[in-house]
Amino acid sequence: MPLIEARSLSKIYMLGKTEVHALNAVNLTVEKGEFMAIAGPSGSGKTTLLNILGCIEKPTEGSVLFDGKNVAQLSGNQLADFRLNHIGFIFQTFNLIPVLTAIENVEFPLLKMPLSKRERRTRAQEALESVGLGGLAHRKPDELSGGQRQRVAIARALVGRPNIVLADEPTANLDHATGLAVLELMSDLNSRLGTVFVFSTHDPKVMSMARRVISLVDGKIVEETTVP
Ligand SMILES: Nc1ncnc2c1ncn2[C@@H]1O[C@H](COP(=O)(O)OP(=O)(O)OP(=O)(O)O)[C@@H](O)[C@H]1O
Repeated sequence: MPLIEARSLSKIYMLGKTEVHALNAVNLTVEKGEFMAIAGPSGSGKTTLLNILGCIEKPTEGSVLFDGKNVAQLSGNQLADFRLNHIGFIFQTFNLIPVLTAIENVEFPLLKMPLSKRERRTRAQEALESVGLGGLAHRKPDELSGGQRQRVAIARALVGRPNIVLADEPTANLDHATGLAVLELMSDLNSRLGTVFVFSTHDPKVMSMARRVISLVDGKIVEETTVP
């Protein structure tokens, strides 16, 4: 069974009285173990698709099956729990909490889980070590480089041991070399832990690291390439 099966997704936003068709009948299957990219020009629907796959937004039409289960049937609270336990998010602007240290940022999603303080600390420290930042646990975000901040965000996305991490342009605010290093880390975590990564990008070099690329134009999938 695939991890995610998105069927005939459409999303219409209302902008005043104008309908904006952000996604048009998109079908997408994400298999377990995948490392895939969503490419496409600005406004093509990449963020909308990631947000729907991540159960942050609801489609206007169509459905998302996660491990065979239709997420539309979950209540608000069930959905929040479901996201907490199954999905990690990484954002282009890192979205770390400035007053918290790296380890406190990573620990943050675990506060909603039934874990002891000690278990939370241990898991957060392990997640930081898995991204090579074990020694910088007590630095605050403004004491870290952009690449290090994004690594903290990756650790935070992974700490709940999700099945999938969705990353919306994770390299957009990093210089080219740092962006590639962050992608290499994600690829390595995908191989080691089996966590699925789906990331959006404009950058052809970043795209070329994915094992499957789908291209969106005007809310439709126009091309799909798989690295053999
Ligand atoms: N909340 C909203 N209200 C109205 N229109 C929206 C809203 N969010 C997105 N859109 C529109 O939907 C379309 C798809 O937007 P989306 O953010 O998914 O594209 P994108 O490919 O991620 O773009 P970018 O690469 O610039 O981030 C765009 O035309 C955008 O203007």
